[in-house]
Amino acid sequence: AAEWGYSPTNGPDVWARLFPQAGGARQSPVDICTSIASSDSNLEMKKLTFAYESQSDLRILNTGHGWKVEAPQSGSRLEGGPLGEDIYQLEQFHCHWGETSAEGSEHTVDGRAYAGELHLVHWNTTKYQSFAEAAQHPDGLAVLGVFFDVGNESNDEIEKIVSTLSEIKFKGQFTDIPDVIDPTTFLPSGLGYWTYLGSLTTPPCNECVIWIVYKEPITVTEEQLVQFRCLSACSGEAEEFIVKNYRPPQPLGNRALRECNA
Ligand SMILES: NS(=O)(=O)c1c(F)cccc1F
Ligand SMILES: [Zn+2]
Repeated sequence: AAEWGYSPTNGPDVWARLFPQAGGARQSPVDICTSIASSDSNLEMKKLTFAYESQSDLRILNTGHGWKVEAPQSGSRLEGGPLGEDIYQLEQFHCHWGETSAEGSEHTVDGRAYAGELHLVHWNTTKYQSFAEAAQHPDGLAVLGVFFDVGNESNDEIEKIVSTLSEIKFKGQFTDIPDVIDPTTFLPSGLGYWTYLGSLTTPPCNECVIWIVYKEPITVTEEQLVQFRCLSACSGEAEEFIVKNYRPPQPLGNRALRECNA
């Protein structure tokens, strides 16, 4: 079967042919139109709380669509905010980027794209027994999105990822990150966010994600993004660099977009 990707022949515009859910009514990402975001008081009451462990020797792999750090953290908890009474557990984190830093994020804010976007993927351990099962339900996953701005300070936590990329140049390769990674350090200092009901942004685009997108970006350097773009989408000698792996915004339709200024 033709492998999905981000080129004109296998990219977001044709995903729905192979993955019907990609044409659904609660797809992600979306353009966050700040003027229609409603500040929902009961989000303020139920503060979004997270607790992560620091872990070393996390496995990072080249998925062919980017890098992914497997971080199954039974000790982690994400709860509150839009997540009702359920507890969500960190499963993995990964990132999306573009050919230049003028693009790269999946969500956009009033039409503005950021240079990239980090996704911390969690699943509902209160209701479901596995990540795979959770991904089949409308409240199965919670993904924290963090925008990347390009600046002069390199991001030390992202540098721990960048320093392993030469070992996973090709699709299918993986290695352990020797450094201790604390996912909390990926989060911005300002904890205001937007939230809405959406989907995975890659095939099969399951409509199972409660999205929480932080308003404040974190800073990475151009050099760090350049390193992301050196990953190869192929497993062999042929070099096809992963220079872009973001899905463009999808229609919000009649979904509520709520905001919380934590
Ligand atoms: N991009 S995303 O965060 O929606 C996402 C997931 F949550 C899970 C798997 C793949 C994937 F791409
Ligand atoms: Zn993602």
